[in-house]
Amino acid sequence: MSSKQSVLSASGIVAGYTSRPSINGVSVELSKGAPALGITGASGVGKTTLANVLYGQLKPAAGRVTFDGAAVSKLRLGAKKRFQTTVRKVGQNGFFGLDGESTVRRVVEDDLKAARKAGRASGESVEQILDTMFLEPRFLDRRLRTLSGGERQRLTLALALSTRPEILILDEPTTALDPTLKDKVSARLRDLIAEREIGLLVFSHDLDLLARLCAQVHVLAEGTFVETGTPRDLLVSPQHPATRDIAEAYPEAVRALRAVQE
Ligand SMILES: Nc1ncnc2c1ncn2[C@@H]1O[C@H](COP(=O)(O)OP(=O)(O)OP(=O)(O)O)[C@@H](O)[C@H]1O
Repeated sequence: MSSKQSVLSASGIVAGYTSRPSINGVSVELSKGAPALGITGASGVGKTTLANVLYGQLKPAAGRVTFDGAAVSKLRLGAKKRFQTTVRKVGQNGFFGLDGESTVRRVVEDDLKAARKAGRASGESVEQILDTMFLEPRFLDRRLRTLSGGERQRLTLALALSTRPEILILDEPTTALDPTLKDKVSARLRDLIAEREIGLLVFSHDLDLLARLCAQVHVLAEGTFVETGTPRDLLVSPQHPATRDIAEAYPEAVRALRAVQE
């Protein structure tokens, strides 16, 4: 395993799908052991766009994304494999790039093989990987296309964790989970992130989820970060109108935080 701590850095990012970019001059840095960061914003504001830029899946119109100093878009061969196992992204759409006919066992084995090749093997079994996200061994021979949305979401999280990433980017990771599973999954993620010192970035409109996972949150609106604070600050005393709109969606979380304060 590499002894040096990886750094994923994006600076001056301008990106989007039209002449009016969704992201307009944003910078983010992630590294192993750094406090967990959240990025929130209204639907359609550009969270997934920025996540895709950070993971090298979308070329920005301006700005630079680097992994340990090298441009992410130019990584090839061994360097690319190292990036793909050291930095993992879980997207909203579940199995991006995976064959729906593959079995759960097969995709976990493939990721464990990639982890071994990149020197990131954890020694965990396929069953142990599934268990990190509360998936029982009965799922092993199921085809991906037969899994429910919540099962897919948990499997993609388990796969991402299987290569022992140093940096983890999650884009709306719990939208398909019921409240009980959201509690269990977010608590497990919080523990694993702390234990393994994973540099975490979570994109979500769900401030309640961000309050469970992140130390600091940026609010994305009009292409830039309009406000930054702890999840508690943003929920209890939002300053920018965009933050107020998001906080209003979580009255229960606000009440719970106020009760703790009093
Ligand atoms: N492939 C695409 N082609 C054209 N426009 C796109 C494409 N993907 C996203 N967009 C547009 O870019 C803007 C930002 O989308 P993005 O998915 O980044 O937002 P988001 O903040 O992640 O939204 P949500 O919270 O609803 O998932 C939106 O207006 C969206 O319609």
